[in-house]
Amino acid sequence: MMLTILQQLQQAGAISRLDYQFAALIAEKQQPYAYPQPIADLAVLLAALSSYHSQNGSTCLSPTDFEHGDFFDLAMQTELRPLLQQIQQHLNGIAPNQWQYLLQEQQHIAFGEQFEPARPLLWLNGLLYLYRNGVDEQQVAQQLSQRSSQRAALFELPRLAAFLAQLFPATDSQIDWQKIAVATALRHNFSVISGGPGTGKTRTVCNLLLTLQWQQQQWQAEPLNIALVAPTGKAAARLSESIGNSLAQLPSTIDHRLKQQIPLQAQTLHRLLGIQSERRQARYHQANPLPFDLLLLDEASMIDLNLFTQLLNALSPHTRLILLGDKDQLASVESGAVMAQLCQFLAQGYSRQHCAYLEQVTGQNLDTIQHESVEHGHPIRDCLCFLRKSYRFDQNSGIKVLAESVNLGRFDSWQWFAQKSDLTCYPYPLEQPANTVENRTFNPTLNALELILKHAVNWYADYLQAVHQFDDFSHESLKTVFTAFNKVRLLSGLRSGEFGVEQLNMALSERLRQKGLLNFRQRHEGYHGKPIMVLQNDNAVALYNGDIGLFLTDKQGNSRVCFEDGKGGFRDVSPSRVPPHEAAFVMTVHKSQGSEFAHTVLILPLTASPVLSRELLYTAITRAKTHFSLFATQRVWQSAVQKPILRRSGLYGLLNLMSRP
Ligand SMILES: Nc1ncnc2c1ncn2[C@@H]1O[C@H](COP(=O)(O)OP(=O)(O)OP(=O)(O)O)[C@@H](O)[C@H]1O
Repeated sequence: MMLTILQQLQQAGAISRLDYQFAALIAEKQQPYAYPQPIADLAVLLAALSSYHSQNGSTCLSPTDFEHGDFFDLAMQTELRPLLQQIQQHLNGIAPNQWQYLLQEQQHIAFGEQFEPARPLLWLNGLLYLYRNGVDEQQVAQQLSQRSSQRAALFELPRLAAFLAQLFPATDSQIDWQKIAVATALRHNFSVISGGPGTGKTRTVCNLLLTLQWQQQQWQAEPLNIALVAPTGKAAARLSESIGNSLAQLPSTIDHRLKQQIPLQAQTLHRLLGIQSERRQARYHQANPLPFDLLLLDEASMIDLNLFTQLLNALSPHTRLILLGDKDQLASVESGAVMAQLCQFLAQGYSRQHCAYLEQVTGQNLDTIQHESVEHGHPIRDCLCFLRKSYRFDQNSGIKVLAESVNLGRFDSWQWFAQKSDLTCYPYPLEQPANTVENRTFNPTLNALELILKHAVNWYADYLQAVHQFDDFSHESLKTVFTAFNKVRLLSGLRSGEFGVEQLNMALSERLRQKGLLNFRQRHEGYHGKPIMVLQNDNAVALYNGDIGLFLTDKQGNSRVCFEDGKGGFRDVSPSRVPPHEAAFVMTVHKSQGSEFAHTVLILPLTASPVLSRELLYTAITRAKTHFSLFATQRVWQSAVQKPILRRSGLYGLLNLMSRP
């Protein structure tokens, strides 16, 4: 039976307990019906497969992905290949393109838009979903389709054009994509602004908010009530800081009352929606919508499908929604890739009508550079903006060229480490150095870890020196410690294993203790100088998953966990009130999203792993402001560069379907 094979796969660690249990549930539901055996087996397999891919970030399965006969990525695992062959035998030659047709009679699978929770699997637009994902994706597609077809009111175009000209003085003959983005976002009550690091996303958004408030002023209407949100506390703090910086750089000719109408404080999306726990309904939802005219969501690529659905449901139709982020970064940990799916419409180019409008308000003619079909595109394409020019890095920046090269999947991206002074690579020694013959048992893992620890101890020395000199919780003392801590951050692509964050944190704190730089008895306890990362949201203390704090003890022996408050200050919390957390000398690349560090160090394992992808490298590189260092072998680096994440989602397809006349 298929279920027996799945049980063996679970025992071998190839699939999770959840995957197996879901398949077992479907097998149980089938019992009263006498389905032919291969079809019953197919349904059980697809249940486990849907769960497996959902946990890996996909929202659905496409039968076309299984035409080569591999399931659960077993083909690459020699010892599990016999189980793969058994699966294939049970399927008895059923081809993936027959799946949907053959499963029509199954009582536990729904088809089309007949959403029934009693049927935990759902075929929608030729793709197989877990019920929850299918419902969410359908809702997102419906809401975004409606929003993208609605036009927002605009003030008199010539006067609007004059105001934009003030904000974006013409500098050269090139297209000013920031100005295009503002004009595009003004016209719709939904827009997406994507761009790499330092492309001016925050500056663009600031100018957009100003223009919207200016329109209100011209209409003699109340200023817009604006909410700024981000997925994590850190990202919210960075957004608040960047908005403040952008406002400070505005031309002095801009009415200062308009500047005052831009909020300076961002909050997390969980907090805004009033999500207490996964099980309880959020405070804001369809029947109790958020009381804002405009919601700006930063780092939107980190938002998973379910949270995004909750957000859309909590917005009233008149609330303008702006998504900001970098489409090329890692997607959310949970399933969904909303930003990446939406940005696929960038390939279509703006409609002629939108180009004509842009020319009127920005004076820029895009017709000459549009090469795609502009007649029959999706309305969403006119809501998308892509910023192309980086203002943070100069043309010689290694960080910039490396990020671009990785993004393009270039096999030769490794060469930049030898050519750019802001990039350093520490390749792992794979063989015993020729002059050290006495040590016959060369261990590549230990050698690699030793190389990492040696450098990490040096990089943390300044911070630990500041910790050593820390004597009270005054603003000045905290500032010194946090500044030293934020200079460098070590990132790993993995959670577990010798090169995963758990073991690296353990090894590094132990080494720092041996060197006399840290003093603790139990590394699980809080100790002076221990950086921690919060792992769960807790509204009561306003601490959220991903927040980073420092455990500090003053000269009187009082201990507090201190956090940056995002406004240039600090807040402290009693150690007993901090939600579940872990050490943060090293953090995962996923958790580093939304943060930036002067010197960012990426640690890769000695051997390739399925989680190492192009997006993971890109995200790690773009966390660096002035220097990027890498511990890796060329082989593992190159295999990750060549592996873009394949996340199945049907959102793009559903949106296309809905826009058909
Ligand atoms: N058009 C421009 N002309 C000159 N400088 C600019 C322009 N746009 C942005 N900058 C500068 O580039 C830097 C980055 O801008 P901004 O913070 O808006 O970018 P971002 O895309 O939001 O960055 P991040 O990657 O941090 O999210 C800022 O110092 C900003 O002043």
